[in-house]
Amino acid sequence: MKFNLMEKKVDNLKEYVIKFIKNEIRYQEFWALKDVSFTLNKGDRLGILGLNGAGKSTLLKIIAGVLKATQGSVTTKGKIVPLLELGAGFDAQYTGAENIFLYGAVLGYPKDFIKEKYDEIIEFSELGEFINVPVKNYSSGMKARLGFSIATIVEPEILILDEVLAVGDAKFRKKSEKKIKSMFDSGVTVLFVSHSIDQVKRICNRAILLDKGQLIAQGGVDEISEIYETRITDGDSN
Ligand SMILES: Nc1ncnc2c1ncn2[C@@H]1O[C@H](COP(=O)(O)OP(=O)(O)OP(=O)(O)O)[C@@H](O)[C@H]1O
Repeated sequence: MKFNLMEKKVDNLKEYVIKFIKNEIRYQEFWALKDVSFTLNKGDRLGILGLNGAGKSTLLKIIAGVLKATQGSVTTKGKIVPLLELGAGFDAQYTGAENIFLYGAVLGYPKDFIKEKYDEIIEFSELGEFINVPVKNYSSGMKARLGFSIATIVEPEILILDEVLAVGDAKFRKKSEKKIKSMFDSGVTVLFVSHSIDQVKRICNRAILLDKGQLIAQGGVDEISEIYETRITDGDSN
């Protein structure tokens, strides 16, 4: 995945247009991910480890189809439910209740189905009265709770979670982990980004380690977590 970063800061659209017309816009190539390749089987739960900026979220966005890889390809089989940046599927102006229908539609759930599951979603989110408040007034934890509750109302075949459990409080984290684990028997495939190694170990069976866009290790979750922890302790990376 290559991004084009602007070499010079442009303060506003007018300045951008002038520079563009004068052909003064210069980009610097930046590879956020390079030569990353791996395969998962149904039922695998993959933890994606790496320091800030390693490329974890970018990788999930490519798999979820939000970003198109500059080179290479992703092949998936089964319904993907991505929970990426918090509230990415939400419209902040609308209430939590309205967003249940909006986000549900984004995920491809029919309206009648969402109506049927509406109470269950609100109950799991524990938002209570706040469900009628615009999402712009939610805390990040509240957004995560609502997003998680909507996304997991059916059992997705591939569940993509980017730091979603990190912002919820301890009680919600525990409840969400339990819900994810309850899907294990039906063979859900999980791609999971978290800075909590313990959480990754509890949820995942496999892991990959990214460092500055490169895949530097892949294997069993315990083995890869150990490599990651050693690198952090040794100050080997960054
Ligand atoms: N749209 C974009 N345009 C330019 N650069 C980007 C874009 N998205 C991500 N990047 C860059 O790609 C690199 C990887 O970012 P990414 O968000 O994937 O990292 P991460 O491993 O998820 O980090 P963190 O742990 O901080 O969430 C970073 O250097 C980031 O600045």
